[in-house]
Formats: sequence, structure tokens, C-alpha cells
Amino acid sequence: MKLIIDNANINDIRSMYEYFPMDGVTCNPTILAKEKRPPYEVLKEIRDFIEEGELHVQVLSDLADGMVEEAYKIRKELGDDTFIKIPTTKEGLKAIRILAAAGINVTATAIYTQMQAFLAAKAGAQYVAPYINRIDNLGSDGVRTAKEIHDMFRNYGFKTEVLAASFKNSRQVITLCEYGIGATTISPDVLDLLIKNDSVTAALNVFRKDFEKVCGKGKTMLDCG
Ligand SMILES: O=P(O)(O)OC[C@H]1O[C@](O)(CO)[C@@H](O)[C@@H]1O
Repeated sequence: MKLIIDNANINDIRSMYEYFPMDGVTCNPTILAKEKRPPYEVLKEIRDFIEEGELHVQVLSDLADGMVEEAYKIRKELGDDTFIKIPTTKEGLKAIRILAAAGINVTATAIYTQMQAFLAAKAGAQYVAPYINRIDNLGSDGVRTAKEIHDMFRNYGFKTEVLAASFKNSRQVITLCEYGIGATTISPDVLDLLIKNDSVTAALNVFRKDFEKVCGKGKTMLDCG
């Protein structure tokens, strides 16, 4: 499962890359706006830092022609390997088909239903991004929807992968990881929750205390005996 960071803050991204085995960065217009700087300035910094990592950037236009135009501008500014996030509306489907036919990487976003995912995959998207938590908040089941989309793609032999998005807890991520989902995009807060565990801390404290009984406070394998 690819692990992608859902954030546009370069300091957060650097820090997450330092600790976690990351595969790239996604953002959406809301995440970009939080940086309060010109978007391409922010995105170019991220592009340079993550080098070959995946970068997913969303368009704003409502109509297909505008989406396609934005896609070319994004690629010109940030490189041809950039994934263009296209909202999976009727106009979006038209744009996905045009872009995919031109060999452009597309991530179909704002996925709430299996049908959207099916149509986006058939139109040629590399990824579809179901919104796990937002689906839950509609009274449905985001994790189940993502699993069903994954299974449906396998049944049809589509190459499209699920890029699960909108997580609020680590359980949602782990369940999809077990299931073999292609990728997840996760905020720094939820990423930290994947490794935070009070039992691990407690176990390490016992090891330290026992060791210090013999070697003294603050000693390690470097400076004891
Ligand atoms: O519900 P949230 O946390 O705003 O997430 C929406 C998600 O959709 C995406 O736009 C999909 O890539 C992410 O950037 C974001 O995680």
C-alpha cells in the first residue's frame, strides 16, 4: 500500500518524510489555501523536496474544457508526472477521458459511490479517491465502499487503484491496509496515530529502568561496560 501525505505544509512534509516511508503528497484546494501563499510557489517547493514521489494536484473548473486546460498548466509548472485530481462529476468524466487518452496521470477525486469509481476507472483514471470519513458521516460505510471498489476493479481487471482519502482514525487505515488497497492519503495527525502506542512506551520504560539498575542513569550500550 502506498502511503501518501495529505498536506501542503513543507515543514510538516519534511518531518513526515524524515520518519515515515512516504510515497508522495496529495492536496486539495482547501489544504493549499491554508498555506496563504501562491499555490504554485507552495507546490514547486513540495515537488523539489519529494523528488520522484507522487504529487497529486486538484483542478477547480466546473467544465471539462477548463479542467483539461488547468491540467496542462499544472503539468507545465510541476512536471509531466504530476497526478491531476479531477472531481468525478459528469464534466469530470469527460475531462478524465480526454486526459487519459493523452497519457496524463489522473486521480479521480470526490468519490462517494461505487458507480462514480466504476465510471472513472473505465474513463481511464489511474486512481480513484473515495472519501472514507465523509462517507461515514453520510450514514454509510466508507471502509466498506473502498473495499467494494477495490474488489470491483479486480473483477473487471481494471488497472485503476484505490487511493483512499479522508481518514479520521488509524483503524480505518489499518483495515484497508490489511485488505490490500493500492494507496492511502493521510494527514500528519492520523499518520502519527499509526505508530503511537502507550504499551510500546511502557515496555521501553521497563527495559530502560532495568538496564539503569546495572549501568546507571542515562547509560546505553555505548557507554556501559
Ligand atoms: O475529509 P477530508 O479530511 O477533508 O479529506 C478529503 C480528502 O480528499 C482528497 O482531496 C483526496 O485526495 C484529499 O486531499 C483529502 O484527504
